[in-house]
Amino acid sequence: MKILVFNAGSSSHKSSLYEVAGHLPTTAPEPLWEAQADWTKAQGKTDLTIKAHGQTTDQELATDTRTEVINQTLKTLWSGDTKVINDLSEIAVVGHRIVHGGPDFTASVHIDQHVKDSIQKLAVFAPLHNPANLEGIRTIEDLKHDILQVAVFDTSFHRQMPIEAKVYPGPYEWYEQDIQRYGFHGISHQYCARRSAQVLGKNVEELRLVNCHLGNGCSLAAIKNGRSVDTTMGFTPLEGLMMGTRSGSIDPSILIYLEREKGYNADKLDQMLNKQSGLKGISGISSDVRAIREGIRAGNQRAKLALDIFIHRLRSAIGSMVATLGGIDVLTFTGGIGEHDQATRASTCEAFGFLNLKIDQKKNNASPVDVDISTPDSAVRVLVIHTQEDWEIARECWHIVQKK
Ligand SMILES: Nc1ncnc2c1ncn2[C@@H]1O[C@H](COP(=O)(O)OP(=O)(O)O)[C@@H](O)[C@H]1O
Ligand SMILES: CC(=O)OP(=O)(O)O
Ligand SMILES: [Mg+2]
Repeated sequence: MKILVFNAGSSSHKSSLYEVAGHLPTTAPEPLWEAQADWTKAQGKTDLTIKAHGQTTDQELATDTRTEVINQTLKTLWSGDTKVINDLSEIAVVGHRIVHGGPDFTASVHIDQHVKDSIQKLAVFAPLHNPANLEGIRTIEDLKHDILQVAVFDTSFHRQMPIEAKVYPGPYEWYEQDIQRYGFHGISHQYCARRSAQVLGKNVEELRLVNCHLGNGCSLAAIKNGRSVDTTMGFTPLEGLMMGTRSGSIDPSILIYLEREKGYNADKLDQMLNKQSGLKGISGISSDVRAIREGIRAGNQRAKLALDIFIHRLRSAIGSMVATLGGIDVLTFTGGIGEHDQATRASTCEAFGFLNLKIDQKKNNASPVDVDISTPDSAVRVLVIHTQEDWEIARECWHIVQKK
């Protein structure tokens, strides 16, 4: 069975094509084809990288319109050197990462008009994500109307969080109006929890895990008995940690002050908090940790401050998750920063010496993937896991096809 996956993040659009014959494999297989379009180029251009037949091909697309980028990406599936299928009818199911599922979606579902309407309605809460997710669904519909499409939600994994982790301490009416903590990156957190246990040869149910998903968007999940019991993102993917362009948690009075005294309106505040804050807002250079590290090497003080705040907030949020769990067995790093930036891992871990958490610097520096980088005498296992959201989505699709 061929499963196509769309994973639209805030800084990139990733797609993968998997072939699953018979049973689900226990580890993620290599996709037949993989594509990544990055939104970091100058306006009107997009970088596209395709992996197929064991080769990587880079292209520059003369567009930055999402639908057009998705269409051009898809064409490489059935044409040129990257061709892996004859046409779309070979694909049994298309799975989409949907970032905001609101209160209703506790599991993955087959996409129908009601599901599309819900994703549309929730777009106001995830403006960087849900509109992109819908465009992916519509692009596939335009190409082939009867193909089975499945929605896999970032929020589902957190829906069983205890109520005290879900309800904001505002008026109770907020909760009744669905203004509550949803949490995101659930597809990644779910995959990483299972994969961490697998790497350690343990059952996920017997571990207390803190999973650090550090990409362009960043969030932590505290996982116990294989379930999310707390997370740093909330009503929207803006709460919690400092991120690439998002502030994370701030005193809400700042917004009241800016509105009352400085004449800011909702659109301007939204733009400021979602796009002009975080690593980019503080450094003034970029949302990308690689560029910030370059800035630090060149002596840029704001670049240094940006990363110092990032680490300070990350450490304190991990501490809070450990308290919620009543201890910690496994600390997992994942996402673009978590997987690739060894200095972030090292300085985060340094703070947890008091828990007798120790990492092996050599292992940490060796660009590890799916390995334990802690020392044998560390009281906490520290893992670097390559998150495979696409595979997690493909697994969900496989289960839905089996049920049908
Ligand atoms: N080699 C690297 N070294 C340090 N940071 C990296 C590296 N590669 C990627 N990153 C960081 O990861 C971020 C992208 O993370 P990713 O998880 O791919 O993003 P998204 O949230 O869009 O899925 C980049 O903005 C950058 O900060
Ligand atoms: C929810 C979220 O922030 O996703 P991403 O990290 O892909 O932007
Ligand atoms: Mg991502």
